[in-house]
Amino acid sequence: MAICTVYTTPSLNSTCSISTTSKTQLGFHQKQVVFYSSGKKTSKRGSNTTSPYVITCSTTVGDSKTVVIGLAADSGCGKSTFMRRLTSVFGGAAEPPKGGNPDSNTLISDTTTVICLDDYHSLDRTGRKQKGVTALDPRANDFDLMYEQVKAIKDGIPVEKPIYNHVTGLLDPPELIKPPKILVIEGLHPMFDSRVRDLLDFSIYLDISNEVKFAWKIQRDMAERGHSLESIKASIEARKPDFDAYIDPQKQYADAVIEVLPTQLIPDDNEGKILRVRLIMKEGVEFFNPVYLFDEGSTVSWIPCGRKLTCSYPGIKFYYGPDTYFGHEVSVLEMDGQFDRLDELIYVESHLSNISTKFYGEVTQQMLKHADFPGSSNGTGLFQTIVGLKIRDLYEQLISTKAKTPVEATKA
Ligand SMILES: Nc1ncnc2c1ncn2[C@@H]1O[C@H](COP(=O)(O)OP(=O)(O)OP(=O)(O)O)[C@@H](O)[C@H]1O
Ligand SMILES: O=C(CO)[C@H](O)[C@H](O)COP(=O)(O)O
Repeated sequence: MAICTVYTTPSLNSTCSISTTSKTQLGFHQKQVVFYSSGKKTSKRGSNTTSPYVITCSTTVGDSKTVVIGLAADSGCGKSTFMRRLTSVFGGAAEPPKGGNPDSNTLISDTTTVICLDDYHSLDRTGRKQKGVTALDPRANDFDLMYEQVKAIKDGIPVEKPIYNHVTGLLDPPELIKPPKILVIEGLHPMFDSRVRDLLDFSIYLDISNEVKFAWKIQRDMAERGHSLESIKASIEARKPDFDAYIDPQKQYADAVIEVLPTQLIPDDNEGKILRVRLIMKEGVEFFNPVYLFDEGSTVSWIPCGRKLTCSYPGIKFYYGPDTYFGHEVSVLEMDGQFDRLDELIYVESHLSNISTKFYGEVTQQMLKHADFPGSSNGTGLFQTIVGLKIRDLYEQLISTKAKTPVEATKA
């Protein structure tokens, strides 16, 4: 007895037909079946045959698989801030699952679900201490489960995902994650395991230089969490070997990298307040056209300060041009310096192309809306916002393509 089980994605109906390579054994040639989706899996039993068969489902618009985005960075490098900007582009705020574990790391909005890969730590805080490994070490993480669950969600199947509790350092009982339109997996290792990496429709790496990471850590952990300077230094040093071995190499796989460096506008600056931020965009990624300044493919240096843009010392400098990154062709857009007046950003926005806005001034509007987020006056906020718009564009192109193409599922 062959049992055919089709999982449909939430909310809309799929019309499917069953065929087999040896139709005579099936007892029917092409049976038309309609799967009424109620946001859960629906199944249909087949006939008494063991021969392989094919289920072809043509789906209505919007009835697509979950689009999966990976965001990698070390702890304290701005992932949460980026996520808030991204979910805002889709409209609506992201919140923890209602009525669930108050220490859940998950954030859900209408369109997106953001899961934190810390939830796949296989060793809790005590376990890591006993074994002498950090959370960055692959041995402290369950990549098999990560792969199985991300794959299931991508295929429209809900999962019971574990929770790593950052308050207690323990592994809590799991929480139910239903397939969203867009799943973001953020954390230390979204591109580490090749099976998980292959599930990603788009990937981003936040590459924060050591100097800047240190300044941000001090700002947060000293000012907001009461840690001492020595303990912050010690924690960064202790993580560094594993960061270099397991986290940093993932940037070679990213479709977009946001690199954050000290400014070059102030010689020997060691304050770390003014930043040089580079958006490195891989060429040839499906549904992703890199942003450009003035003229696509040219090399451009631009100082926009003057009549249209107010700049105090040390000013603002943009750069755009082609480059290679880990052997890949890329386009790089760079901003060094910071904005004095955010509303004047419209002047810069109007000179950028391929930014995937839906209306004139959308980048500036988003930046003004979140002027209180860290990085709003410099390239970190600007490029995070632009990447958010590019992800919306990629998602819209992906679902419209999937809606046009029949989905084929085979089962022996
Ligand atoms: N663009 C930025 N400019 C300046 N400071 C920033 C920026 N982004 C983040 N920070 C600083 O870094 C801190 C951590 O940011 P955020 O919480 O977004 O990082 P995270 O990667 O999600 O951290 P964690 O993984 O530890 O939860 C913020 O409190 C802020 O002090
Ligand atoms: O690198 C990290 C990612 O957030 C954390 O340090 C890791 O998840 C362990 O968490 P904790 O320090 O709360 O035990």
